[in-house]
Amino acid sequence: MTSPVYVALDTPDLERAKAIATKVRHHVGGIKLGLEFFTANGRSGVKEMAQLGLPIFLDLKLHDIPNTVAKAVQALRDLEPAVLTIHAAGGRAMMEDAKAAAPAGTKVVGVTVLTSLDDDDLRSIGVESDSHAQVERLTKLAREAGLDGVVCSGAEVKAAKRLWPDGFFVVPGVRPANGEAGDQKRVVTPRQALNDGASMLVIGRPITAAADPDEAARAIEATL
Ligand SMILES: O=c1ccn([C@@H]2O[C@H](COP(=O)(O)O)[C@@H](O)[C@H]2O)c(=O)[nH]1
Repeated sequence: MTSPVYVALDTPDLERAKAIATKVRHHVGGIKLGLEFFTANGRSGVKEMAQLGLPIFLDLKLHDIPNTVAKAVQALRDLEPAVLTIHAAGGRAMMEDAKAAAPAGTKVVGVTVLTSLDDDDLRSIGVESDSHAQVERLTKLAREAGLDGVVCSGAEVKAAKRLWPDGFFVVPGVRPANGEAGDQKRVVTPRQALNDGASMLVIGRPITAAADPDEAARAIEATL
């Protein structure tokens, strides 16, 4: 069975990203490249990582007016990522246009509420709903807009799946039992996230910051 774990290679250093991906490749299902990697290495860096032969999740969390996001997605078409993120808070028209601009084989998923935010953080930016209600609201909107799924924390994935039984659910903020949360505020274990309906687990530092990333990925795999 293909692993649901995508390792987040959050580094500006292309050689380091390649080295970690090469070490863990037999214990993960793919690699996730985000803003830190992309702003340093761009499209050519993504193409170089693609040569490793693992599926690529391009986590750029696009968020702008519909025309700008659609043009950005168009510019990424030839990279053919397995998964691409946009912010669901960009609204329905933005999500519709992003999906229309993406290649057929790319799952476009909407980030609902970042896993680094809790209810106090939401209130501080003027969102009166709690994280649970806000994830539910944006999940419904992403579905109506024709996306493939959403990004949410493991604390909400069960509720999101209830609203969208055939949706694709990406869960970051995943930590092995007793793992350090760091800047993540809504955290669950890999097993719990899968039990509750996650389709894909995004795991970064618990693997990449370990003394032996391959062993860390293997240990996580053993809990699934
Ligand atoms: O809500 C979100 C959306 C994306 N992420 C990304 O996932 C990884 C998590 O890394 P860890 O080191 O396992 O905390 C990171 O690349 C984020 O950009 C997220 O954490 N939360």
